[in-house]
Amino acid sequence: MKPSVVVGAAIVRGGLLLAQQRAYPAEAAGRWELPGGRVEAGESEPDALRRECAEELGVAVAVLGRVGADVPLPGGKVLRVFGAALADPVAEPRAVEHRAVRWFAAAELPAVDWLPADRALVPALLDLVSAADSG
Ligand SMILES: Nc1nc2c([nH]c(=O)n2[C@H]2C[C@H](O)[C@@H](COP(=O)(O)OP(=O)(O)OP(=O)(O)O)O2)c(=O)[nH]1
Repeated sequence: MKPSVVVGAAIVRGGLLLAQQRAYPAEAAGRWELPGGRVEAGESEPDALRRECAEELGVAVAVLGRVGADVPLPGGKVLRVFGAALADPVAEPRAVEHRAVRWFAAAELPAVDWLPADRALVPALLDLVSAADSG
């Protein structure tokens, strides 16, 4: 059986990466992750990402290419991350379901208290943000 996929969005603007801080469950509360969530039956991965960003952040995004490799999650799921851009470049994402959202500079990414799966993606996220910075 194919593993079920949790999609994550690496949204970059002006050389900064957007992350969100979980409010629950207790063991994840206060830790940071990328916007996203489970792909539902019959939904494409980009559709799931657009839906989750609208639900969680109140913004529309354009989905770009893959970032990093799949990261295994507990329960046989995988975390699959895509680059993304705000459809409206001056929109302000807000924490609808989360404790907070924040834009991080590349230099801050290693010290963020990421969920374990997201921690594995920090090198790929650094590459992405640095490339955006110099371009
Ligand atoms: N969205 C998201 N989930 C992540 C990341 N890293 C990570 O380990 N996860 C885990 C946390 C959750 O166990 C699972 C995603 O579930 P979720 O609660 O965000 O997604 P969902 O909207 O489909 O869930 P549900 O509450 O509707 O059941 O993946 C990440 O960067 N983004």
